[in-house]
Amino acid sequence: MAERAFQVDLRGVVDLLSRHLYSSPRVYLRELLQNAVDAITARGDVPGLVQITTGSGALRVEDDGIGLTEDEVHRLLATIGRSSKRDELGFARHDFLGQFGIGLLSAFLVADEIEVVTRSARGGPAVRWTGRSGGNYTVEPGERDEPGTTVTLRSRPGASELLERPAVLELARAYGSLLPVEVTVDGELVTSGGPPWRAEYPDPARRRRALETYCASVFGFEPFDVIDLDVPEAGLTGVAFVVPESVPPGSRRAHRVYLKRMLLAEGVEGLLPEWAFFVRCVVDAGELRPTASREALYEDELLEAVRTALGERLRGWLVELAETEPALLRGFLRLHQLGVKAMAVGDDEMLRVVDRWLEFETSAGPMTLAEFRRGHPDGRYAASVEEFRRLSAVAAAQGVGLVNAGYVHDVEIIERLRTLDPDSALRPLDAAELTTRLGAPDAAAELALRPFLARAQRAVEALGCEVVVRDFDPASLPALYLASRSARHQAELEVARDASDALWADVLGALRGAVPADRPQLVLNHRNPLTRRVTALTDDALIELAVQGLYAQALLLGHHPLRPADTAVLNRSFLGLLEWATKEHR
Ligand SMILES: Nc1ncnc2c1ncn2[C@@H]1O[C@H](COP(=O)(O)OP(=O)(O)OP(=O)(O)O)[C@@H](O)[C@H]1O
Repeated sequence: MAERAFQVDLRGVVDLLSRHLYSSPRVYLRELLQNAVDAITARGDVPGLVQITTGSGALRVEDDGIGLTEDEVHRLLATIGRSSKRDELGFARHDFLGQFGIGLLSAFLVADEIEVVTRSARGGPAVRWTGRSGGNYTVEPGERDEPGTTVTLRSRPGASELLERPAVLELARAYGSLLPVEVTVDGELVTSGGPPWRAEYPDPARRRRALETYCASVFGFEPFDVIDLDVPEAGLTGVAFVVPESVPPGSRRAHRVYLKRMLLAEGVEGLLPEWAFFVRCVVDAGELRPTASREALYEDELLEAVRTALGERLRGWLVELAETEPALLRGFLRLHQLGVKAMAVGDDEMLRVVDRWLEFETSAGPMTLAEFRRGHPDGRYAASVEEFRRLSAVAAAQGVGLVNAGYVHDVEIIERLRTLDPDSALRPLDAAELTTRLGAPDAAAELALRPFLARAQRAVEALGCEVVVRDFDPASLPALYLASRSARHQAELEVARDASDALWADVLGALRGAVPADRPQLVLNHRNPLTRRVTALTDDALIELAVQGLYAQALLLGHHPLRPADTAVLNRSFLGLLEWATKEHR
């Protein structure tokens, strides 16, 4: 049986590349540039010049690189998947940008015909190779005096714009501006002498200014700070620019990545750990690998190591900032606290930064957790913003320090702080426990209050709460509604039951019985002048209205959920009191 060779349908392959590998035909120029730079690298002993010329529907890319002999032309240009840039074992050779042996095909995305005139620096005559997208090629003698290669593309119908000067200039600048060889488009230089973070500057201040300007030109913002990056094992250098405004965590943070000084893409993901959303980076890496489309980084162990190293670097920057420029750190934390908090949840060092530098809202004013814990060894935290608002004044007046831990990650952070500092741990506040701290009125007053208390209790009995009278600060607060954790849970169940259908109502009803009933309390403040007047009332009907009014107001003030019965009481007491107030005008 005769062995047969595979046939390749070139049109099919080009179609595959254009539709499924490359995101845009614009990559053609990158591939040509890359080949020219590799040829110069292979030749070695020339300064290297790539001249791109546009005009009359054609594009020429000329390099003074190594060139090809006729034999190489057959072997390399006309064989898809063959590359001179791999060693005998097929590994990509380190100095070259290309490795796959398919790049030249991308020229068929914009041209039906590729012409290559080349002369090898190793000797032999010049050769002209013409390849057509239909799958045929011709080789004939070419004219060329110096070693090097000229690739000419004639535009394919509909693709002419991509071969014209404005597009070519833009593409050459985008992909090639950092390349280590000179690149010109119609005589105009597009290379800028390498990465700006590696350039020489007269002093650090000027370097900093240059990098800030660079950031503004590529990302469109003035950075909050500039962080140098260096990961030797990946041959990576670059800069991270700290974004000067807060960014929602989890938002896509794309970085500008160069591989061997050729732009890989402007929107590369996966370079940094998830949490590092407060920076945008520009990096150049010699050792990281591209995917075959050269539009993303290949996910391998090295990339993983780079991510870890860059994460470390950013963390180190933060810790250093804390030690050397606390004012700047505070500014940073105000902008990016969500991200920093997210880091602190999984990282002790970040936890310390948060503890020492991030200000929390507390009953004693804004301060850091470390400061708060020093002043309040028996401090508590409120797990929701509402609870904090509701209770911070009362708690503070009773000498209980309260921290607002109602935002994302706060509770986790405070709980984790226990592991750092078990002696001064903050505990969650249980509102019911607060009543025990509120002072009772003196014995005589208490005795005098008994008849009132009995009536007041009747007024709210149906609402399931217990009335107590206490004497506490702030005096401006007439009444306080305190629900213990379990009582709060009950209330939520009830709201859910009222809003659900019969089956669920039964289930929730059964659940209700399973939880110990710990009645919420309506605490009337004897120190408040209005409340004191209410306790002195004698008219039964008026007492009922007034106590229900205080009950409803305490619920509203504390942002407690209102059940239908509560809403009814709110309406009834308000209208009833209004009635009383306007009685004389009847
Ligand atoms: N300007 C050039 N000068 C010298 N040789 C070239 C030039 N352009 C292409 N070649 C030769 O043609 C081969 C195939 O090029 P092609 O662009 O298809 O693949 P590659 O550069 O090897 O890999 P990749 O697919 O990753 O770009 C190259 O390996 C190189 O030997």
